[in-house]
Amino acid sequence: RTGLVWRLPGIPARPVARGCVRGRGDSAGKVPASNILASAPSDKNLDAWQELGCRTTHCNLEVVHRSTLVFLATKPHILPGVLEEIRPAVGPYHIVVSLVAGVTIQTLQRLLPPRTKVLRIMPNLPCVVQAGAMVFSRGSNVGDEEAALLKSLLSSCGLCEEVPESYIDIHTGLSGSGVAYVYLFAEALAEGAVKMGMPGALASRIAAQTLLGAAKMLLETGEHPAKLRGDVCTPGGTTIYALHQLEKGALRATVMDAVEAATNRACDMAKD
Ligand SMILES: NC(=O)C1=CN([C@@H]2O[C@H](COP(=O)(O)OP(=O)(O)OC[C@H]3O[C@@H](n4cnc5c(N)ncnc54)[C@H](O)[C@@H]3O)[C@@H](O)[C@H]2O)C=CC1
Ligand SMILES: O=C(O)[C@@H]1CCC=N1
Repeated sequence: RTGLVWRLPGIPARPVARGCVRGRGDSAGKVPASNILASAPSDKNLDAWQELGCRTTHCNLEVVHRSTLVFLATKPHILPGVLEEIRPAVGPYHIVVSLVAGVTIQTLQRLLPPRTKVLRIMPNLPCVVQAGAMVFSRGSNVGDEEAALLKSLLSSCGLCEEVPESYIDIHTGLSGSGVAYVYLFAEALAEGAVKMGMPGALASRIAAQTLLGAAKMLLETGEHPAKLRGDVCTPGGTTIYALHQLEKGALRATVMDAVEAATNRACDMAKD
């Protein structure tokens, strides 16, 4: 519906908004930018929203007054103060969507009026290129209609699945934060090539295309990664020599540890 308004600034909110906005060249989004109202305390954080064609304000309450759908995307420790500020303006017709890591639906429901419709999503940065991976969970006042609305809106940002809330922190460790691990891997791939004599810009482009192609094949073939990895390993060839080095460096265990650490951190943030 028109009059859709988003509250929120910040890097992760912008990708989600970008992925949803209609009529920006390659964008298949559903929301006219002029229907989005973003608020942040300083102009610095609003410039990018204005570039997207969205309206902006410094007043969180203005957004809530003029909106149906309200996205919360502050840092976790800021959120309780913002909820206290907007609480008097939140009614049963609002749909409040939090993408704040580590803050549970129970906490959001406790800090908002009793009948508030609350959903929690965990997006990731590639929403900006409409290749995001998102999960969401709904609070007790949310019906199928609101869940379907959110899913339909976000589907232009990439994969979007409804999951039990206990998966949201795991998704944060796997994918919300996981994007950063992949960038680190891309950087390391390119640096290896630079070490061997390839120019950096070319190495970076090839590293990115290698990740993209590998991910596309995983999704399109539905094969287990171990099967595709095996397909690349010519007996006695180059790949198995490289994999041996990666196993000696405990890449697999290290990545598992990383997912575990980020998931645990998301759980702990709920207690901060
Ligand atoms: N960075 C990422 O890839 C992802 C981040 N998240 C979540 O998104 C949230 C924001 O993270 P980042 O964007 O990385 O941080 P950020 O610092 O870039 O964004 C936070 C935004 O909150 C705004 N803000 C501060 N005080 C405010 C207030 N009183 N009222 C309204 N807005 C206020 C700031 O202006 C800033 O634009 C966090 O809760 C994080 O857990 C979730 C998924 C992915
Ligand atoms: O680092 C963080 O806490 C946020 C949540 C997922 C990605 N960035």
